[in-house]
Amino acid sequence: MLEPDAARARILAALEDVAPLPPERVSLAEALGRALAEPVLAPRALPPFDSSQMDGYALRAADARAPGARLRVAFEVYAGSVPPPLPEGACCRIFTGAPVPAGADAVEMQEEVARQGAFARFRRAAEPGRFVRPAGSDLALGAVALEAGAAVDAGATGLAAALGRTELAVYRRPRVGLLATGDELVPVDRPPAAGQILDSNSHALAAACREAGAVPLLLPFARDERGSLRRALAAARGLDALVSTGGVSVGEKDLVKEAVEAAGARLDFWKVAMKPGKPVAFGRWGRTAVFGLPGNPASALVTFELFVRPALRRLAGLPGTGRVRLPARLAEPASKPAGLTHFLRARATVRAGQLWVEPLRSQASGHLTSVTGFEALAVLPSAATRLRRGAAVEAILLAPPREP
Ligand SMILES: Nc1nc2c(c(=O)[nH]1)N[C@H]1C(S)=C(S)[C@@H](COP(=O)(O)OP(=O)(O)OC[C@H]3O[C@@H](n4cnc5c(N)ncnc54)[C@H](O)[C@@H]3O)O[C@H]1N2
Ligand code: MOO
Repeated sequence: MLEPDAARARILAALEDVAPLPPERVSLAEALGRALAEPVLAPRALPPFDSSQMDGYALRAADARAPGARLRVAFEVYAGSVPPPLPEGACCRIFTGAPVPAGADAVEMQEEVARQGAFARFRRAAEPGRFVRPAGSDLALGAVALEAGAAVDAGATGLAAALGRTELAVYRRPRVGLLATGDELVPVDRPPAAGQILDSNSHALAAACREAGAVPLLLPFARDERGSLRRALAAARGLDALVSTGGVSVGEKDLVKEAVEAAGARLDFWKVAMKPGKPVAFGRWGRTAVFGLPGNPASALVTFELFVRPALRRLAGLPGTGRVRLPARLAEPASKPAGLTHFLRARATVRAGQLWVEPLRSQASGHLTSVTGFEALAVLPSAATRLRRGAAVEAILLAPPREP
């Protein structure tokens, strides 16, 4: 059976011809978290002019070579103003961010200057360049300010704004159809009858899509019946990804695999050597990436995390999984049969510089209370059977560890 890491590699390789999605120009606000489709170049230098780093006095350093120099204060320069050239032998009052006048080559902070009426006395020798931010010292005209492929964060937004950009070219967000399948399902806003359950997977996966930078679309449910599945799939035509839940195991009514193949999808695999989530399918349907996730809520979320999320990031042009995988120690002993890699939902804590993972008491794939309140997936290797407390494992961090 296919190992989880190999399955993820196969998915990413299968998306090579469609990822990243085409770029679009969006406002700075809408670009947050998305990958730049082209570099951002500097149409102006930063800072655009020589400016003062301090509130103080601008001068020619040569006029204050020794401590105690006394210079006439010729004028004041505020941020946003344009100063005249500095007269010979004089200094000027200047404020942080204000342009340094032509002729001046240094600024002294006011704490080092005694103001004496129209004069200023410099307590220490001036140094050329001190407290002056030279034009272009942050970024030269024409330089690459942001590399293509970089994710836009708050700082990148500020840098782009400083360069006068109101829009950025970023890769389009993947549009993901979420298809819940099963005769037992009822939408959350309707009262369930006997034997029915509310559809929670669509909502959990919609949230996971948004977290991954994708746009989820809830498709009408499909019943466990060929015609219903066919109609539901038609609604997903042209989306970047289709993620179904349920109907992928071996029951007579588990028809998803058959239905997507009948619709023309090519399935690459439909089982992975892992728990939860052994029955998980992936394939391509034209340009659409198709994922058949198991119906159990925890299995659906774990397989989304391991397979769908990296695929959506690849489509969005974002690098990697956006998660770190770190060495950790098991806070509780664990046992399992050999043969499948287990991904345990676990609390993560750092104690004395060591990352510890404590698996949640319930690892039941169908328990909804166990799909929240954890920061990590503890990875128990396929061959492992008994792991003692303190055993070394890998942890995939989904959130920062808790305070101990
Ligand atoms: N004989 C075998 N039976 C099962 C196997 C197996 O290998 N042999 N695998 C088990 C495993 S592991 C899993 S996981 C499940 C996967 O089953 P399906 O993907 O076919 O899912 P369903 O049977 O449709 O549903 C499973 C479970 O999840 C509930 N569900 C389904 N959709 C939703 C939804 N949208 N929101 C909330 N809950 C949902 C559903 O009611 C079931 O309780 O198969 C095992 N069986
Ligand atoms: O993989 Mo199933 O996901 O064990 O419940």
